[in-house]
Amino acid sequence: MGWVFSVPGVAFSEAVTGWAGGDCWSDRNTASTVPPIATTPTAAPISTPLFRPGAPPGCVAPAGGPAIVELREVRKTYAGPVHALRGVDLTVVRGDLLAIVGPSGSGKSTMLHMIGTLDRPTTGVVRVAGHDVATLSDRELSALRSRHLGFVFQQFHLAPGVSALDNVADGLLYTGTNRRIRRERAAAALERVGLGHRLGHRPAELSGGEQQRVAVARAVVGDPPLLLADEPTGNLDSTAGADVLRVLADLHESGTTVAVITHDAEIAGWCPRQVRLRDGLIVDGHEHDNLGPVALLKGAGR
Ligand SMILES: Nc1ncnc2c1ncn2[C@@H]1O[C@H](COP(=O)(O)OP(=O)(O)OP(=O)(O)O)[C@@H](O)[C@H]1O
Repeated sequence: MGWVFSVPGVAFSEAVTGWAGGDCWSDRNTASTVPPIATTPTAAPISTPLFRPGAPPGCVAPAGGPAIVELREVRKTYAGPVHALRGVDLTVVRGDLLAIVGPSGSGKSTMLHMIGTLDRPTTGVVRVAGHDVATLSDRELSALRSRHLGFVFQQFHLAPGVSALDNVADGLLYTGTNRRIRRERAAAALERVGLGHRLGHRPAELSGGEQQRVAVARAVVGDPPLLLADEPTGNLDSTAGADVLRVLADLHESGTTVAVITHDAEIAGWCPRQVRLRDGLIVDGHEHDNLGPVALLKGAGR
């Protein structure tokens, strides 16, 4: 603990080791000075994901749009040593709705930290939107995160004493957008998650499910193409959890790529693609035929 990292609008004190991310708060104060990341990806174009012969099943991307995330032979070893990821290949394509599922300690959160560029791999390649993250400075990584990624965590990480509207609007602080526009976009994002009638409420005046939907609104207020949700229903009862999942399904239906980390097989079953982790390895990453998440979620918890 004690290390601080942030994603747009959110600050955390977390044990994310081996990662020099101390630029985060200075970015918050100098949003307009965050350097643009190179528009030309540093490696292979994202429309040509790399497939290795004999790669584990997680490497098999569903047919669809171009890759937004590529992990290649990614390993993460923590002090101990603990081999949290032992060589994983994963391609997330635009339009995916995938669950990353596995038992406690299998490496799910570590994988999310790799995909979300919140931590660096010990070895291997991580590409987001075609950019090899190893080639980016911390400030460029912050810019990459703010443009391409939204995060939702089990804990809601809302600022207490701050209205839902301003909690969400703060998700745009990095963009340099003026306050009026930030608040307009925040109101629209809260409308999308069904909280248009709760703009002025503070976190303490909202239920757990509503707080998590505020967190989802903050994650998507900048329209990131990829939303990463780490156990988003872990602190919620089944009804509130179903509301949050329905919101994620709606976002997916309207074009956002969504990756949900869960240890809950039922939640994973709602996703058309499941990436199963065990002991730091992907043991299954194929698409699964089902009715489609939205069809299932429409009825969930009602
Ligand atoms: N910062 C760290 N330092 C040392 N070991 C760590 C660290 N973070 C995770 N680990 C270890 O790495 C392994 C994978 O952890 P991870 O949190 O990725 O698993 P998980 O599947 O998300 O588990 P859970 O469902 O319990 O959250 C575990 O053995 C864990 O103890």
